[in-house]
Amino acid sequence: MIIKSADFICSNTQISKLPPPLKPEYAFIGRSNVGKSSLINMLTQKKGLAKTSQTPGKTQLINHFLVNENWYIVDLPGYGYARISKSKKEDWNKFIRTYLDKRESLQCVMVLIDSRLEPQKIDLEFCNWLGEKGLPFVTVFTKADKQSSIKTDQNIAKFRKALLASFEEAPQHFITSSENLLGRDEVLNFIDNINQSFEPPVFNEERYK
Ligand SMILES: Nc1nc2c(ncn2[C@@H]2O[C@H](COP(=O)(O)OP(=O)(O)OP(=O)(O)O)[C@@H](O)[C@H]2O)c(=O)[nH]1
Ligand SMILES: [Mg+2]
Repeated sequence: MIIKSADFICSNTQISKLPPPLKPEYAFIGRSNVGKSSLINMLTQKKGLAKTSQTPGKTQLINHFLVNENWYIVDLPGYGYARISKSKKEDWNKFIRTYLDKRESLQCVMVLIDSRLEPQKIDLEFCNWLGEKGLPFVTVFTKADKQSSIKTDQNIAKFRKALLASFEEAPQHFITSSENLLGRDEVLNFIDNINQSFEPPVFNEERYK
């Protein structure tokens, strides 16, 4: 897919204020600092489109970006950031889980996982929750430039094996680096394929008032 345009549309804390669910949408989610915003900038080749930071907890809202005037990338706040208060964590849970569970036009949840780490409980739990809800998801292993491909492959194999405790098959996965464009074509082709068969869901206007 060739990216002709990528534009920031809105930031939200309320589901009711999201754009109408008439275009295919892909949510990027994962632990704080895993590289969600960087990956969005890498995919769109637009530096600074999504705000990145070395400090975890940068993205705090549901951010919609419209690509090629045809589909949405959604940048979400990270989970598992130790330094936010318990009540804020609960807010995160409620708000993001409601968004994921209720968004009619959400085509796939892109779960970002740091390829340098051994399987993390919080990532596995989140994947299991998506599975329980029947939400389609793929795993995207980030920051692959930071270590050898052998190490990356080992960590991915362990993560996929751990998922097999709950899933018959591990979901599709991608290996990416926002530093060197690794995985860009693969992720964009995956999205393009789904976009081709998208049919807008019945729009329940009441929920967006
Ligand atoms: N080397 C390398 N660094 C990366 C990569 N992706 C992200 N980073 C760095 O990791 C840090 C966090 O990146 P962000 O994209 O802000 O992470 P995030 O997941 O959006 O973080 P929150 O919004 O805080 O949850 C930044 O310092 C990035 O430069 C990558 O592929 N390779
Ligand atoms: Mg971010």
